Amino acid sequence: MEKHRSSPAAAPATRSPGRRTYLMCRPAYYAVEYAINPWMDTTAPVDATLACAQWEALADAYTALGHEVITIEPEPGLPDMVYSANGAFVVDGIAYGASFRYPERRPEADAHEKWYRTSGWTFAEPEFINEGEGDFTYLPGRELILAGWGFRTDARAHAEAADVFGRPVVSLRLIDPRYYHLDTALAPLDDERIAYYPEAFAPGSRLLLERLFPDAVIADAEDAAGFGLNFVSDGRNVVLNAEATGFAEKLRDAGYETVPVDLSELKKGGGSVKCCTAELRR
Ligand SMILES: NC(=[NH2+])NCCC[C@H](N)C(=O)O
Repeated sequence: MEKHRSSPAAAPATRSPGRRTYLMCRPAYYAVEYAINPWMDTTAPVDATLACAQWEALADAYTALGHEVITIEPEPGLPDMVYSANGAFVVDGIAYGASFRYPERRPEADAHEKWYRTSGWTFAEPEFINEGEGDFTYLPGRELILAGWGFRTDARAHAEAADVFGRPVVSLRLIDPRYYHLDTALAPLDDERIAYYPEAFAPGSRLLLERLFPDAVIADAEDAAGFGLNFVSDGRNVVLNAEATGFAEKLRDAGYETVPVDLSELKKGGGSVKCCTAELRR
């Protein structure tokens, strides 16, 4: 195990676990008013007060780890805006804007665009449908962008992202509707290493992941269903859905610290830790 971990001594200053900056959106108007993924059930009750308390605990977990949490103002009528990861994908100080698949979420893109533009980020307007960090992630140690398609993001947005960032983009096809965004099935553990749930990917994409990441932490069906893959790692500490206890153990065996957070109410919208967190990379 030890040989796979990035050695802090050999790491350049920008490497993990440095201080991260996360953009979050308070679930002030959170509800399950429509169903655009298999987790959403409009007939099941949602405890809005509890959702806010759970969200606060997530923000507190980040600050306790020394990270910076910035918030974007929630907007009435946008119940999914709490999933701030979907608003853009940010690398090298450039925010590549989102363009949502479903009309219910489209106005969120404008809210995020306004926020990024007024907060000093270079904003790249998208031509193709893409759901921001929901379907994109970045591994600084490999200088690779990983991108998902199959349910939400248009594969043409992967080429668009390569053009925006000047970085290689690895396209991965998602095949299980429960894992409709890349960040529900795969996440970076540190600058080089990832964890993922192989069954969420098409055979060619699985092969690709095996070739690129032979040292990955592999999740099983239970880990994925507990939203274990929807985690945020700073390279050492992995903040993850409390339900994913078995997966947390795998991560600890692989040498990471785990910080469980209960996000049961936000799971009803089909999201957890990562969905509620956009990483702003300067
Ligand atoms: N980054 C994420 N996976 N976000 C979850 C988004 C959940 C939202 N209800 C949707 O289906 O669009």
